[in-house]
Amino acid sequence: MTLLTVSNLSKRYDSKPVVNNVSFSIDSGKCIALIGPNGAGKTTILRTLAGLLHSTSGSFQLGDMKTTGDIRKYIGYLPQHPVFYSWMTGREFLVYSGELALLSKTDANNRADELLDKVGIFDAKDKRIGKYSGGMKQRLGIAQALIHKPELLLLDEPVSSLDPIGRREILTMMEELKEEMSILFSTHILSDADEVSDELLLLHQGEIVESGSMNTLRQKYQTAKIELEFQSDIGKYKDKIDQLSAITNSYIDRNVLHVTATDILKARQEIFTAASGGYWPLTSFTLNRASLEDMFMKVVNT
Ligand SMILES: Nc1ncnc2c1ncn2[C@@H]1O[C@H](COP(=O)(O)OP(=O)(O)OP(=O)(O)O)[C@@H](O)[C@H]1O
Repeated sequence: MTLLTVSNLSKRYDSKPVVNNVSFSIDSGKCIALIGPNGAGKTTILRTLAGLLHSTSGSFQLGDMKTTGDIRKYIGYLPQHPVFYSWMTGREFLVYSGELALLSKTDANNRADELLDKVGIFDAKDKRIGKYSGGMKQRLGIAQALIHKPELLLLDEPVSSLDPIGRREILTMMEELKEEMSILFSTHILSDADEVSDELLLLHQGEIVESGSMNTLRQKYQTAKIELEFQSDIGKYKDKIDQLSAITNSYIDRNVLHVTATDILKARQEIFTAASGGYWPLTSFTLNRASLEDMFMKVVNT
């Protein structure tokens, strides 16, 4: 079932478009990564959905609710740089957030304890936030975003500022949370997106340039990099390789012939057929699939 539908959302600052006609939808229970380089417009989209910014045009709808006022009750938001009162304890902060979300004092206290446990910082509940690690602060920020039991959780760069341990903690937590709610999170790191998201939205200069599951995108943009070494005459074999139909590019670097191809199976077959038929003095054949970053570059350059 579709939870969120975003239709032709645009945002301009003065005359500068920073989000341009963005449309997408999120099904219930899915985790979607909004991925793009710095300045692509990720924060602008998330802040608009959180009700903190007005779009210049376009709209979004959550379930069958019509007005923004209703929608905000069902959306939790963790900003890119959450601000905490460092002198408060984690528990005090969550009770305070609960009261801001119009929970009664008793409900805010109960919910704070429940969330401290859920995000794994219950033992540190009475410590001042100033003494929390980056990972603990991010957990507290997520707990704050969950205080009113949202159906959609928006996380702006939830792991970018964390060390590898903090990053692992939060990614694992997101895996758990996505069992209970839909998540839309921004990142500029493809491997993080790959790890927890069901689908990617690739944002470039305010526009969604590609979307789909990582597997679908891998298949679509997959390229192979093949490295060949020869006992002798590498230049002569470069010329022969360039004539093969599956090869898109080749160059020689430090006595290794680097070859690029889109159809990996065909390229391998053509190279082996030519090598055995022509008695090539081939000493090594190495196949590397393109990295996720290569895929992203390919998408934004098309
Ligand atoms: N208040 C503002 N006034 C003018 N321009 C702005 C404002 N806020 C953001 N921008 C511009 O909008 C563009 C998109 O910014 P946004 O913060 O949404 O990108 P982002 O993808 O989240 O990048 P980052 O990863 O760096 O946070 C940038 O060029 C930014 O400079």
